[in-house]
Amino acid sequence: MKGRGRRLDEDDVRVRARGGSRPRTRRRPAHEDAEQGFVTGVDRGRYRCLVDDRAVVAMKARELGRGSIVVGDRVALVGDLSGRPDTLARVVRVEERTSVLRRTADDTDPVERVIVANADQLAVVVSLADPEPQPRLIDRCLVAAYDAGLDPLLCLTKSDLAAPDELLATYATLDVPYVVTCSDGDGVAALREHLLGRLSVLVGSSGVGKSTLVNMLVPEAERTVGHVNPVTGRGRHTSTSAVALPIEGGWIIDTPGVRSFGLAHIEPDDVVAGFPDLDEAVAECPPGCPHTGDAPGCALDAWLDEGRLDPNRVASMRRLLSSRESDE
Ligand SMILES: Nc1nc2c(ncn2[C@@H]2O[C@H](COP(=O)(O)OP(=O)(O)OP(=O)(O)O)[C@@H](O)[C@H]2O)c(=O)[nH]1
Ligand SMILES: [Zn+2]
Repeated sequence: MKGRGRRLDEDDVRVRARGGSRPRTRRRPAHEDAEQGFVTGVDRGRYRCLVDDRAVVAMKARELGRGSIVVGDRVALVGDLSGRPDTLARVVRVEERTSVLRRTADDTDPVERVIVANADQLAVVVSLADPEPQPRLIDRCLVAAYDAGLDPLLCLTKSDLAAPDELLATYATLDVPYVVTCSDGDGVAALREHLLGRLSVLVGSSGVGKSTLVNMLVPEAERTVGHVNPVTGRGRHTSTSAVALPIEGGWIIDTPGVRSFGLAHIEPDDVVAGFPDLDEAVAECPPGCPHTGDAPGCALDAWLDEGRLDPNRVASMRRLLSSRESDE
């Protein structure tokens, strides 16, 4: 499918270059004894990896250079893989990623960095009240999901405070699967169903009840709830690194501090990829058409006039397209 996993970043290039055209004699030993691991956490240059059933801490082998290793990466490890305290293994290879999710560049870091690799679902956590839902933020998350090739899932929390109907009406034409949850346990079983056997990333702004959800799903993770300091507005955990938590055959990846995603690199056609029902119409657009409401000659308008498209679908896609604009 268009837009799915085809975009490279410097990490991908580096990873792929390894097996490439370099003369054999110059290649490092192949590390035939290396074992496969799954990166569940990253903290100050140390990588927590799961090897078989053992939690192994590793560092990056020098030969890997500057490329990043992120939560969700599948890696090859050598060295002490016992997982005993004070042992340190080495990551010698990062396997090719099936997907990458980047967080937004900000003032402290102008580069859009990969935060999670190999995820296949993006669960957007939105509270129905306190704080109020922010449709613009939801839109941006959906665009990021479509672009990265992840299936989106809307997770609407705090159902005790407000009904989901209005919000769901806004997203009905997008056909995004959703669950409605509450801290009394309502909807959590349904959410669990959606997470089984998948690698899901959880995102949401502060206070929407993400930690509460994670604690109901994975009690042993003991995520801190309601820890926002009313004075500074900052959480006690200032770490913004993601962590993977096991859930029946799958993983949920909690991304504290990640509020939105960089969309600057996304082309209009990447957004269109999330709307297969509009594909045929868009194929008739002039080259480089941005498909917005004011785009001259956009075929969507002609198809709409002829009644060949669902106007709600077109409106939704155009709303998503505009969420890329003014990408602060
Ligand atoms: N009324 C109501 N309150 C909830 C619900 N779920 C969570 N809360 C409350 O909302 C507040 C924020 O919950 P958290 O789980 O810490 O939210 P979070 O999204 O993890 O927030 P950060 O840790 O800042 O990212 C806490 O006071 C929770 O008790 C719910 O279903 N209903
Ligand atoms: Zn167009």
